[in-house]
Amino acid sequence: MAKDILIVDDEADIRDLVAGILEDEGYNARSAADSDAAIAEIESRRPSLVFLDIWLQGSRLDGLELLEVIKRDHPDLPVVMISGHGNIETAVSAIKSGAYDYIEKPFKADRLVLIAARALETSQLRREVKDLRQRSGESSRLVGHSSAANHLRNAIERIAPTNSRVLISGAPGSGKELAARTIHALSSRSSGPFLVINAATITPENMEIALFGTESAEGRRVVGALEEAHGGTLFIDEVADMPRETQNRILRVLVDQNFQRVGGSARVYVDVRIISSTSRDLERETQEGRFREDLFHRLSVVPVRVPALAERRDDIPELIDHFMSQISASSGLPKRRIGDDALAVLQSHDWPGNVRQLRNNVERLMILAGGDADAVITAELLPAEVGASLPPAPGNSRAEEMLALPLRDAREIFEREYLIAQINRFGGNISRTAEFVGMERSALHRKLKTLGVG
Ligand SMILES: Nc1ncnc2c1ncn2[C@@H]1O[C@H](COP(=O)(O)OP(=O)(O)OP(=O)(O)O)[C@@H](O)[C@H]1O
Repeated sequence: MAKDILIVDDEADIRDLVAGILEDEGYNARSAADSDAAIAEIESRRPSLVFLDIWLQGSRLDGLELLEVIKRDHPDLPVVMISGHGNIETAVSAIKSGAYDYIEKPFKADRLVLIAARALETSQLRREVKDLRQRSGESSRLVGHSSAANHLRNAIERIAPTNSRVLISGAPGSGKELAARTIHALSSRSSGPFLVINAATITPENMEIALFGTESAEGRRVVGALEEAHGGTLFIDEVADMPRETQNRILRVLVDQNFQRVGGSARVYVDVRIISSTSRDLERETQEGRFREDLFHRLSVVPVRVPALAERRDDIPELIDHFMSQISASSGLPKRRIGDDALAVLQSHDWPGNVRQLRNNVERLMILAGGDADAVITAELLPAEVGASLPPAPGNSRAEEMLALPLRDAREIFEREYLIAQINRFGGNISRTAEFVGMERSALHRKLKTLGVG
């Protein structure tokens, strides 16, 4: 997609000239004549780069003041100052205030194009580094203050410094890897590496090479994950999928604290903490003979269970806000306000794909919500499968079925489904449900009994 560049200059000739040159290079150019128009353009959609005139005649803020506002609100947005002859000193001080570079009038087209390309490249690299850091856990954190989330956080804080092996269980997408990264980050190994090996995606033939590395007769070596994780943590994701043969070898590593590379004879001694995860019931896998029992006991010195999102619906608003900030920082899409109706639907949904599915939905909503940053996201924007847990309402197909029923039966169906959805949304808390639906607690209890709920 073409990069979007904003040109801010009070002189129409300069705006047109710069826009023309950049458009010839395949960029999209927008322009603004003063600071307020520039701020409005940036808020409507964050550009990839801004060219900003230092003086800005007749504008509420001059170029330097506007630079300050842009850097305050969008610290990662690169700004190149356009300076007139004789105000180079000001341009230099703009760089001290965070501008990427400056270009002096009159300028040549190729110089302008070169500066734009460099500024965009630098900013993309910065974003990639930030993204990588985020993914590697430096800035990701366990969000949520529900009792289930607090319980998990406390467990992690207690376990992290102990150096014990940990087995993390939980449904797909519930945050097992994040829990493992957090344990690593809070441990004395935090400055060492954190390596992930996914037993579900590596073929059995490649598993041993991936873990132990290889050594050829001529002594050529390929380092495996265990060796690379020396001094740090190795996270074995979906450990139940590990082939039986590899289970045997891993067990020996845990007993002997050393191993041989595939095809090699030298013993490699490593100091690695192993954290593994499973979305299956590993104890059952063991009982049914698919997983070595002794390995299970060695890996599961400390078991940790990550709750499904449906067990911590109270965290949904905080998680949505967290993901919006994260996605906004990496994509430039503005954060949005979620309407009460949409939030109610999001909190009542069962989320079989857990936190990952919620994050994907937040990203989708931010994309679909369109250009107006103030527009509130309403329930209609949610995909059909997220709304499917809601009680029937006029206008959908279940409403047609309801039309075939007498009012009393239809009302009973509606009341039952409505109340079940609300109770789920408030994590089974009857007092909070009663408060929200506007009933006395005792009346709600009676109602639920008559409807056969509970
Ligand atoms: N409590 C939380 N706070 C913030 N983000 C979270 C939380 N839990 C999960 N996430 C985010 O949800 C996504 C899925 O989490 P993660 O990859 O850790 O799940 P997983 O259980 O390891 O998934 P899988 O079973 O597919 O391996 C990630 O983007 C992660 O950062």
